[in-house]
Amino acid sequence: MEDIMVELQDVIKTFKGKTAVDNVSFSIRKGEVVAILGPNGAGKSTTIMMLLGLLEPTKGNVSVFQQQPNNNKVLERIGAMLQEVSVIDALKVKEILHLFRSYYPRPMSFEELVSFTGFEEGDLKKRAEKLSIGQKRRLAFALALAGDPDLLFFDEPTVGMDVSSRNLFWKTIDELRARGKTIIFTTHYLQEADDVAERIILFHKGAVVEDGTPAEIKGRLTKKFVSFQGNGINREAVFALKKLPMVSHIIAKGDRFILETDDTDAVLRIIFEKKLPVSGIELEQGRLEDAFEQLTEKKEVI
Ligand SMILES: Nc1ncnc2c1ncn2[C@@H]1O[C@H](COP(=O)(O)OP(=O)(O)OP(=O)(O)O)[C@@H](O)[C@H]1O
Repeated sequence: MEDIMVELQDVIKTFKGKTAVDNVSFSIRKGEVVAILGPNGAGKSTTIMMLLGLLEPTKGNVSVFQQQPNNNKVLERIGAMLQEVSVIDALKVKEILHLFRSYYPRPMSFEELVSFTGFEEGDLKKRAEKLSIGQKRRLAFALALAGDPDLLFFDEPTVGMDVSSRNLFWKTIDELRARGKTIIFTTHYLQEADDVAERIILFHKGAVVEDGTPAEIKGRLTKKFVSFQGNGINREAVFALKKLPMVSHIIAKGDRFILETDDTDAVLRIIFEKKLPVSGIELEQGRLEDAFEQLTEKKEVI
């Protein structure tokens, strides 16, 4: 289809016999803002490196704009900001921006790039080596935009940013989205994915374990929870709760018990009817964190 920007079909990537990406297929359409999530080592960076043409898949097919990713015509239309930010220290910011613009056939205007970085006139005259870490990241962001790309990749873009820089970053992303750009990012801050992404692709052990809107993922995966402090509660009472038909299991976390259930009202009724000696009752439902944990983390299940 015309508007498919990125496509992976049955992609496998192994490193010396170890599988990093295990039979992954998905496609991303023009204008989507997609978060790629997953614990460390899940295969996110390897997947992005294949999309950028920096790694070859061991098996399967990766295409960007329906072409091989490592082709110049494709690379001209992609911007990326990866975790390692390195810029040419000896040049002034202004010179670096001009240099990067010169690499592309239809660059973004210099003024526009500067406005996206939020740099002041004085910053433009600084040598890159004199920039703070935060300013280097802003410069790297501008360099990702230099070619006025159709497709943007950001790997953990907000790591190390303070709250106001983070807000500014997402505001800018919103502007880019409004211009019809396709944006793919990874993050360990699930709240960001929930707030910003229209779609989440969740990786675990090299495979895609979920793919949908944040609301769909929360709705599909997140059970509801009743949790309480149970200092005075005895083991028999816990086992009795565990046997209830609406309770799927009970987790002990520190001094709290967390009951997973599809009917929080019924659980509360039972706690009160049986006058169980619990305190600090909390109800939780629909958090992306829970969906993420259910799919990717092990907890002590009793
Ligand atoms: N160049 C490489 N050589 C050998 N193994 C690698 C290489 N790159 C990645 N791996 C392994 O592949 C697996 C997936 O790694 P990858 O970096 O893609 O995960 P990730 O989801 O991006 O993790 P993180 O959130 O830590 O960046 C890991 O087990 C990693 O050790």
